[in-house]
Amino acid sequence: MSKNPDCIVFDDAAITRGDHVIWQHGTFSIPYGSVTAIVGTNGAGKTTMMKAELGLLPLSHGSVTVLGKPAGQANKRIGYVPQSYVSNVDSNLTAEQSVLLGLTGTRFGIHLVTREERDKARQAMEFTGIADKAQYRLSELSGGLRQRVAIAQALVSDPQLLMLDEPLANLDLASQRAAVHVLARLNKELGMTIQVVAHDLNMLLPIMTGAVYLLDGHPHYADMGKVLDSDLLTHLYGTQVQVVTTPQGDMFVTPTPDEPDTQMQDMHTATEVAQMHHHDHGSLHDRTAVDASAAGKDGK
Ligand SMILES: Nc1ncnc2c1ncn2[C@@H]1O[C@H](COP(=O)(O)OP(=O)(O)OP(=O)(O)O)[C@@H](O)[C@H]1O
Repeated sequence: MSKNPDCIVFDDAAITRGDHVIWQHGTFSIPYGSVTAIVGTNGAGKTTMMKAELGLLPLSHGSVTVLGKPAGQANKRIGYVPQSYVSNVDSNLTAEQSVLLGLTGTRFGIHLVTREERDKARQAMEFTGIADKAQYRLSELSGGLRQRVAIAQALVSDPQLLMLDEPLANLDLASQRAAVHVLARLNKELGMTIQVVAHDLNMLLPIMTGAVYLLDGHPHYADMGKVLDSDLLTHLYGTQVQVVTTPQGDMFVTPTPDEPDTQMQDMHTATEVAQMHHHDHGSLHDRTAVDASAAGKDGK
């Protein structure tokens, strides 16, 4: 296992909550150095997937290996920015205190912060461009700056893998750009493997190397060429989607014009979609109650 060149390896993994199968038959590998989006409609199990990778939720079948260890055993080498971190965090803390939590965890307040820890926090804040805000309380910072505090907190322990759950949600365009720029530098300059849950792929397209898409209750990994398939995305989002490439080479995923996106239903059969993305587990018998939540809902 430890010799595997891949950062994350799913082997016939499944998650069940109560008697509801969230997803199953997850068999794929994500390489080191990748930037991967986890995409799927609301409730498809994206957050569940990150929690499974962190060993926070038990699998009902199969295995998940992360950084060469069973899920949960390499968490010290993973930085995690949970969903809604920005609104849930104690806003009385200063930016620096929040970042230090990434090193000291629950020891904060009892434990004396060392000079080395303070230096690490400063480096992480410099990387995310918030060093000048170190002494500001979170309540005094905008959502975009808070998100960069959250990223700095996840980075401060020098993780090999950074996982962020909807880091761009509720940020304005400039703040989204700033956050994506930080992720791009972490990937390119530090070689960090990055995984991001995202509803809107557009901001991430320039840095993405692939995606895990949760389709019909099955997670799949595909590299960029395969992810940006209009038919596949249309099925994934349950609404007509097209991939547009501008003359400058920029790509966008957009609802198809002149068709009301609230009305359109995907017209692909499961067999067609299976052919598009090479279901290797194959049959329609796999379809579960998950289909109802995965299909026909807009991902926004
Ligand atoms: N604590 C829980 N107990 C039981 N079921 C849960 C629990 N948390 C989530 N679920 C169910 O698991 C499924 C997947 O939830 P998850 O939050 O992973 O989806 P998601 O793809 O991240 O959704 P969203 O886009 O809305 O954030 C949902 O059907 C949800 O109802």
